[in-house]
Amino acid sequence: MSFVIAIIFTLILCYFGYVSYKNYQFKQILSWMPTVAGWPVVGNALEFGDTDRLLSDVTRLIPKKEKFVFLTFLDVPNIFTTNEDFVEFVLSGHNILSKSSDYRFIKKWLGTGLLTSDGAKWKPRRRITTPAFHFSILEDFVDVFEANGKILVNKLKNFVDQSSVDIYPFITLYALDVICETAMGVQFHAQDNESSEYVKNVKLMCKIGIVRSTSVVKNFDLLYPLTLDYWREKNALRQLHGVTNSVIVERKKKMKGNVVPSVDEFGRKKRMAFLDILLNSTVNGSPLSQEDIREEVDTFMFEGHDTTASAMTFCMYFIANHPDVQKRIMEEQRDIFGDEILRDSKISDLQQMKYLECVIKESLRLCPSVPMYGRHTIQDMIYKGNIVPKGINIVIYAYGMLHDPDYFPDPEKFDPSRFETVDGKWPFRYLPFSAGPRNCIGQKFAMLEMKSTISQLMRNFEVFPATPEHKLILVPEAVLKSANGVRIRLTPRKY
Ligand code: HEM
Repeated sequence: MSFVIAIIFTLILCYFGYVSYKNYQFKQILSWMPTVAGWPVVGNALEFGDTDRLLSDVTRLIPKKEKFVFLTFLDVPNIFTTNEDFVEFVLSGHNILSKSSDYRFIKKWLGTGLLTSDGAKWKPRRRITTPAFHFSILEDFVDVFEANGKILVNKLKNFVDQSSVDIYPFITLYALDVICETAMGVQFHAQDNESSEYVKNVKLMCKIGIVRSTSVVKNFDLLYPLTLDYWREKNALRQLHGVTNSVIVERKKKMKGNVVPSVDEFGRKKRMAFLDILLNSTVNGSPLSQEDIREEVDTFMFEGHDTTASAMTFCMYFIANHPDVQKRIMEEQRDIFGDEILRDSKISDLQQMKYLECVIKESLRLCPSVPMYGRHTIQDMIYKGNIVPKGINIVIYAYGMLHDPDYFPDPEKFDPSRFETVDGKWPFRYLPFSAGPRNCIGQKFAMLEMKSTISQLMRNFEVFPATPEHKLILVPEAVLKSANGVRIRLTPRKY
């Protein structure tokens, strides 16, 4: 017995020795970069508290001048950065395409779909899925946004003239219906089921993912099964994968016998929706397996609804709290819709909503749906004459960049006008959708959906701050949320 204990003890010591040596080597190579003194073995892990402190912890740790810092978390070396030049170096090329090791915590759920996969697998998948987001396809989706938006408006009508309502759960269900009907070609009816298990489990998986990346115990695969989260995750995965499998089966049934026509009624080449593309695609001559398709459906169902739901919710909150902005939005809506103020939007209407687009951009600046994202180097790289070593995580702290006074003067002020003059000039500073080859594939889809929804909500309701005042408590659970909901007050809009 004592022999076994001695062996285990020796193995643990060897592991600790290895971790300390490895981190020491990284520190030597990265001596050109600021760092924070850490503890043996755990490194800087103790700098991080609960997830509701994560944004302020990361903000505190990145030096304001250099805007990057080298930190170790157990055996994982990381660079955290808000440095515009360095971010451009990381995101713009084709050399750093792999995702950071933290993404492994969501791989049981999303497999190695487009979001989590590494270079070799990612490239052909991105090539086959890109046409699903072509403008001519997005154009067809506007009717789906509008139809589901009407259901959302009707649900919210139940809460008019109350002191406040948390709009987040309603907008989430709406966004889930939209992504299922547009990308998957399947009606999900999430808005008819307010206690959606799917939504609850997505929330749980996001929370577990972020908790595991900052918890000393849950980070270790060997220790994780000893925690309650492991078992909760197992249950959630069973339910989430059950839902995505049933979406695929339903779409396959619909397609059976119905050959998708190659041209539309005007003789234009017809483009297929996302799931149909996956069902019809081959990689290296072989069709995608059920598992391949499921991981992409899981990825797009998650990325395609949770991000837009947060973005639309926060945007409505900012509008409710800024009457001057609300007034300008309505002036623009009246110019576009004239006497038919409650008619459905067409794509040409959405394209004219230039001021609303500035409002959405400013809201994404203050509350970016994806507050940080990571890359992993697979070879040594040279940045301004310095080595960025192979095997390191690079965390792009988008939230920090978007709140940095060096980049956005008076950063906490909600001021959509800052986007009226500078559109497109900051590709590596303003990056709520990331940038470069692994940027967000759904960016245009998201912008159209958000414009359609917010326009419809604004034309139906006048919005006000909640009473009593509601202050957001931001938590980065993979997607940025407010721990206490997002409450605003609604009244019917009178014309
Ligand atoms: C406001 C809405 C959205 C925001 C702010 C957003 C933001 C982002 C960001 C920052 C990334 C990079 C993440 C990383 O590097 O880990 C990303 C990637 C991605 N997004 Fe979005 N997203 C939004 C909406 C959507 C929608 C509607 C879809 C699908 C219809 C989508 C699908 C994806 C996918 C599949 C990726 C991975 C792309 C790749 O690696 O090639 N997103 N998104």
